[in-house]
Amino acid sequence: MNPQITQLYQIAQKPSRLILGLMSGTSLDGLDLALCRFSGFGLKTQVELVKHHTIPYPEEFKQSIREVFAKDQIHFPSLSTLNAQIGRLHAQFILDSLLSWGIAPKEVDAIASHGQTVMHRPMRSGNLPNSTLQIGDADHIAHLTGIITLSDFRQKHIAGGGEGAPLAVYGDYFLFSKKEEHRILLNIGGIGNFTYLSASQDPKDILVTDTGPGNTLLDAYVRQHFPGFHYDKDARLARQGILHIPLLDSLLNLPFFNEAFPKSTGPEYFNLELLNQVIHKNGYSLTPVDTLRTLTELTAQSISNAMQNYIPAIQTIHCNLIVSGGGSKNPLLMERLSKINPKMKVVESDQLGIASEAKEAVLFALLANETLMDDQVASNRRLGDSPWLSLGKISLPN
Ligand SMILES: Nc1ncnc2c1ncn2[C@@H]1O[C@H](COP(=O)(O)OP(=O)(O)OP(=O)(O)O)[C@@H](O)[C@H]1O
Ligand SMILES: CC(=O)N[C@H]1[C@@H]2OC[C@@H](O2)[C@@H](O)[C@@H]1O[C@H](C)C(=O)O
Repeated sequence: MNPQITQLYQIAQKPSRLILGLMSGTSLDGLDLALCRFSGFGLKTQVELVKHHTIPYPEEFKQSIREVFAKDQIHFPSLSTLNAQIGRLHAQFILDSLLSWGIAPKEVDAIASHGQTVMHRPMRSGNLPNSTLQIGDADHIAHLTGIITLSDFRQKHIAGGGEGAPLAVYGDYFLFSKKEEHRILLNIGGIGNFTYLSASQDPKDILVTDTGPGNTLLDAYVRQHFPGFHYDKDARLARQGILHIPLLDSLLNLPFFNEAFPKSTGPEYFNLELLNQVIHKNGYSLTPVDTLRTLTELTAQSISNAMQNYIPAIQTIHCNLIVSGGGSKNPLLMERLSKINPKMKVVESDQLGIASEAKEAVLFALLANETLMDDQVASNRRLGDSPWLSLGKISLPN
């Protein structure tokens, strides 16, 4: 028998496992690594975040990803090269991180790799299936690190009837649901998404959806209009601008916002081309800082509208809004969320005991833990609308 299969079997029998979660999001800033110790699975999951950090991507590497990222037309050989290149760079980042943390690769039971999303394609009409593509092949990671690697977690979600995103629901429910407390876990990354967890802890009551742009339009606009800047640090630019209500209304009327929940999206849809189309079609004229103020408002209002329209009980319950992702560091966005939702207590997710910036990398480590451990005995195999399946593929090192 292949000794690597025996190893997998042994990992699944251990009382606790060390799993390294990897996430690189749509802002293409770098790779988040979170080394986690897990015991249990499902609602009995216990996790300790042992180490975490982000390693920035070299500038020319970001540029190569941007050339294929969410594009209608690409240089196909570049995509093939990047698939291997990203896998190999991530393997190098893992080895460097473990060395700096004083942890030997053989101490790590598994790696959980999200990969780099280059295309996300939910289809809400017609006969084509939903699809999504994450690259950075995990065979490179497994072979170069010698560690069993799980990857490509979004495909089974689609096979089970989902759109491949958001996957945050699994981590949010297993780690952060709390009896007698209604919680909304909001992540503001490139795209915004939330998970609503009812105080009943009944998986049938869970709601999860993307809300629209988080930081993606803001970041892209800053890069285009303020050379040398990558994002609107502390909303210093947006605060100099004035809200342009007609532009805000036109953006809030885009078809995505009228589509039924749950839904997912990405920079394939929310990009500068779309913004420019709306501005030119309506003949709006506004300064760059006014545009940034308006885009910040779009993020705040589209998140708030989604919460109001998707969560039936929202008017009558007291709900804590727990915010993670880079957008939680944007003070103007956080101020606006509190103002628009006065009945909610808005807190940063660090207060849940997991550093906000590590939350998504921890999520993928948790998904790997589930795939290794879930005994599939729970009778209801859905969390709200999300299929509850063993997600991910397994790459063996040798
Ligand atoms: N101090 C700050 N002020 C304003 N915005 C900030 C601040 N810090 C971070 N951000 C925003 O957060 C972004 C990074 O967010 P994050 O790391 O969650 O993105 P991501 O991992 O690519 O997200 P996702 O994978 O969810 O798309 C920055 O590009 C910026 O827009
Ligand atoms: C396809 C894809 O990579 N989607 C990301 C992206 O970043 C935020 C939002 O869009 C979310 O839907 C998702 O990631 C998180 C981790 C998720 O699936 O929950």
